[in-house]
Amino acid sequence: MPNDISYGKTTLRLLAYFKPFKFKVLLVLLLVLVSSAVSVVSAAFLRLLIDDFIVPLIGNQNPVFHALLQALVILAVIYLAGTISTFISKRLMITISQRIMKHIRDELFRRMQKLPLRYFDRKAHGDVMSHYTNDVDTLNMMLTDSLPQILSTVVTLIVVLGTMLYIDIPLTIIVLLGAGAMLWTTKKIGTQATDHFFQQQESIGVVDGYIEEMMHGQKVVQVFGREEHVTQQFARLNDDLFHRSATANKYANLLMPLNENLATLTYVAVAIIGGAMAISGWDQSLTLGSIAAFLSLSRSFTMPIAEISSQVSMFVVALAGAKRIFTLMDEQPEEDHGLVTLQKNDADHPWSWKLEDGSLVPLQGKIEFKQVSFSYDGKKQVLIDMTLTAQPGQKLAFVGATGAGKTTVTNLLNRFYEISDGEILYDGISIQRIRKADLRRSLGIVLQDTHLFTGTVADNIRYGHLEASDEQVMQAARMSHAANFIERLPDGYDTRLDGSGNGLSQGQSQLLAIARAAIANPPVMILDEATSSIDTRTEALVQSGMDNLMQGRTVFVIAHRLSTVRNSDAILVMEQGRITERGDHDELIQLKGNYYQLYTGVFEWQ
Ligand SMILES: Nc1ncnc2c1ncn2[C@@H]1O[C@H](COP(=O)(O)OP(=O)(O)OP(=O)(O)O)[C@@H](O)[C@H]1O
Repeated sequence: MPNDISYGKTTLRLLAYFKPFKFKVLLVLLLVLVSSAVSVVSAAFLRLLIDDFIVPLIGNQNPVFHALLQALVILAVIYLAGTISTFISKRLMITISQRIMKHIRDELFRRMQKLPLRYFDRKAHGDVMSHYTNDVDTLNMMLTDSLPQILSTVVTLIVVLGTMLYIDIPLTIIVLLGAGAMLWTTKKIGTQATDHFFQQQESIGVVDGYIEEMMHGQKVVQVFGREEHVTQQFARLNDDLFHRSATANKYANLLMPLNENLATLTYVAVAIIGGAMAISGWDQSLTLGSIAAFLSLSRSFTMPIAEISSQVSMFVVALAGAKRIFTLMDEQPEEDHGLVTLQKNDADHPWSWKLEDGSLVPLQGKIEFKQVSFSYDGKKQVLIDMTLTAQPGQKLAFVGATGAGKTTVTNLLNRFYEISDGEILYDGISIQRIRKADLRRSLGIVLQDTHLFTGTVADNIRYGHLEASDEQVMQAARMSHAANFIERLPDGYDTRLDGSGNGLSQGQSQLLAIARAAIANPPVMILDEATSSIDTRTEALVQSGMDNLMQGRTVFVIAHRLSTVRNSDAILVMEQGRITERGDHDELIQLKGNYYQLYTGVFEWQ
């Protein structure tokens, strides 16, 4: 069992979510009190019923049942009041807990959107997902089932204990001894169960992660004919989960019958000892009615303990889940101290920067890197002392071997990661001073991984500019050469795409991604050319779409096609985090260095 969970703190934080429902919670408490009181009152009434109504009737030649009937009706009304209170309090608790779960999921997602990419680098996606599924689920169960039950148990125990003490102290001590034995058993077996429940949660995470990974890689699995292999691997993980949850539930299920038996033993002990005390005359106040009432009370005292004992483990596991959820919520969000914002103007000068002092500077699109160094993990330097300038409207092509640092350059420009040394300037303004959302709005990106979202084709294009009109959407599609294929789709712009954009070819997805970037109309573009080969006709279309997109903008392109490279104003050859050669195509050919070798060797840089 992880010891680092501060249960007290986590519980307090969880309780804070009840604040908006304080009146409802008060009502629940009141209703719980009523149902607990009903069990006590009905037990006391039992005593009255036996001692004052039933016993006097025994042996009576002409019994009159009228008063007895009246008493029975009152008892029925008391029971009904208890049942209705329990019903309403459960309904209320379900509504409250469902609202709290929704609130937690919303908050979790909102905070996740603010996390830096760095967070997702070190966390498996399945792991993050499990916060929304496993952890929220166990918490849900705890809030809906366990918490109300524990609440009502505590209230019942206090009320019942008071009444038992009032009726008879020696018999109360016997019941307390029985309850003590039950608590001891719960602690012993419960600790074992909790350990196994933790392991079960871990296994669920592993199985979920595996399913997610295999679904993602289904194509690769089939291409390599590894279906049997992954099925076996899954069976092993699933087997592990089965054993862990079977053991956990075995312990948890053992608790309930054990405690029920202890409760029955206590009941029998109270009956025998109480009877003996009454018959021997040792305790004059013990009437037949008060023994019956006491027996009923002892049941009301021990049964809830037996019932909640099997839930103690779930409770602890849910608290651990809550702790994990809170840890994710407390992750340091992306920092942003930028005060310079972006402002949209008229058609001639569409953008300008609004500086800290409120003055406006027209956006030009000049980008400078000054002695920039960077490392993802603080150990391995990925970029070293990098200096470059892109004048407004210039196209810069980055080429170089895989892992040279080309994508990293664009990641830094976007401020997906912060640089450790040097400075990046946008129109002479350090990008640290620019508000992140505005910086990113001014940079259009077309990545290799096009990632289309669930929705219509038009929705996906409009993702770049949510307020765009239908005409603007179509214009962007025409400009990027996507219009042709879209118009041939069964529902045209209204054709629905599923989450991964399946149903479209790679080339078509790329054309849509270009249209999506085009509609945003940003002054600076970052393009990561696709390396995957598409048919030559589509490739020509994609290329032409890209060319249209590049018109009149400053462009950083991670180039894999010779035509792109040749059309660039400057080519930067990267090698292990450094720019080793720079110039235009002819200059670099003359240099007879790396570029020359790449050019004369292959025409595509991977
Ligand atoms: N998120 C990350 N966390 C840690 N290291 C990373 C991360 N992303 C990239 N790297 C490392 O940084 C180096 C540069 O990667 P980068 O993606 O910039 O190369 P690249 O030139 O774009 O390669 P490719 O052409 O294959 O896309 C590589 O050694 C890579 O292992």
